[in-house]
Amino acid sequence: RLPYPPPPPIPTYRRRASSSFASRPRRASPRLLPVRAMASGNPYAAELAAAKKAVTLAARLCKTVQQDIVHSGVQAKADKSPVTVADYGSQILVSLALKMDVASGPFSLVAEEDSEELRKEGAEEILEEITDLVNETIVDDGSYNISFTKEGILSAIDDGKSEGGPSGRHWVLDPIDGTKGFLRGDQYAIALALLDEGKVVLGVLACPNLPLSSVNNLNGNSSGDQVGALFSATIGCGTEVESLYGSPPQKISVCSIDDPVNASFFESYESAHSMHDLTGSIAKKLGVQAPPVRIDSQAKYGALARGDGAIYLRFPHKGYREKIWDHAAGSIVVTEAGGIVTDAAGNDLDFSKGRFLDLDTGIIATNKNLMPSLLKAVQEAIKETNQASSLL
Ligand SMILES: Nc1ncnc2c1ncn2[C@@H]1O[C@H](COP(=O)(O)O)[C@@H](O)[C@H]1OP(=O)(O)O
Ligand SMILES: [Mg+2]
Repeated sequence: RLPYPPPPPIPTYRRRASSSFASRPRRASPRLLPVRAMASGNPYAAELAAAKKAVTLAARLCKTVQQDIVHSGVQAKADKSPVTVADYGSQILVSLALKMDVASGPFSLVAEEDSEELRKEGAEEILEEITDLVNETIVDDGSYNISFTKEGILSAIDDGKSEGGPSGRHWVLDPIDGTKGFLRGDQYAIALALLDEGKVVLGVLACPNLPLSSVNNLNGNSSGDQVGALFSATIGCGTEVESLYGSPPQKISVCSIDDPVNASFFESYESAHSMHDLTGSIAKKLGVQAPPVRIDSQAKYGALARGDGAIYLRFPHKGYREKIWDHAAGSIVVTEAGGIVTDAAGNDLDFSKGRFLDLDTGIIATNKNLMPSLLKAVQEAIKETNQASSLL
């Protein structure tokens, strides 16, 4: 196998002899299909195919690690290292797949992780874990005849240090969105988008634990429902969902509900990530009857895009700055399915300002029918909250 990146000083690839994770049976996984630009009229067809393949490969690695976490009970010990391994591993695989499969030219990736922590003393073991896990995933998949050295791993992670911005093309990646859900054995997503001249033109969301048909089957209502959904959207071409394990893509669209009484809403599982009291008062003002559906990660955007629910509310606590990788893929998945995504003041999200979004208070998403009344309820609820806190 050829070392990556070429030429390496000394290839350091070797099979894992032991692991801090529970040992797992090795099973052959189906090889991912090679990327081919389709004659589809989609100007980003090649990029879309590469993006889907990249997140599918990363999802394989994440699933392996999550199964190990759940089986070994690491979560109970609050040990963050397995999620760290999966985070870095996912980022490396996405970066590799994009560089191998997208037409040559300048490559810019804005991603959550960098290699600083891994270069510190004491990180050798975790670096070895990542190197082994990435190389094993590449061997299992069989698409790329390469093997990473530890130095190659560090430099591949640092491919993600781009600052993004308003000009040129930038890939935007959250290698594991929803790390809290990942550790709990719940929902998470690998979220990848492409910015072109400051606009999101493509987004893919791999959601390995999301039911393929509907989140209404999340609590075991439909035991036969397959999990593992891959959402994809390209500007002007709509949104599709397919199985992460291969199935024909299906066009999806947001629900058409126009009476909030019949609506349900999504929000963060973690109350530290979004103010559940504020979202509760928005829902009450609207007349929403159903209880909130709480799910980790951008899987919420995917679920909204196929009409599993009607509204998404996200109101982080004061001082939190939203990052572009937490919304770029999810927002185009919703807008191409006919929905609207704005900040709390009704402004479009602006992904052209670098690694952060610069926005007013919160993020909301729904269909076109409900947006005017949702915006009104949001603004009233925020005003009341502000008035109440100024009286304290
Ligand atoms: N204090 C916080 N407030 C809001 N969002 C947060 C906070 N801390 C982390 N996040 C981010 O919220 C996202 C998950 O949202 P949700 O709760 O809807 O699943 C993750 O990207 C997570 O970042 P990170 O990926 O760094 O953990
Ligand atoms: Mg995230």
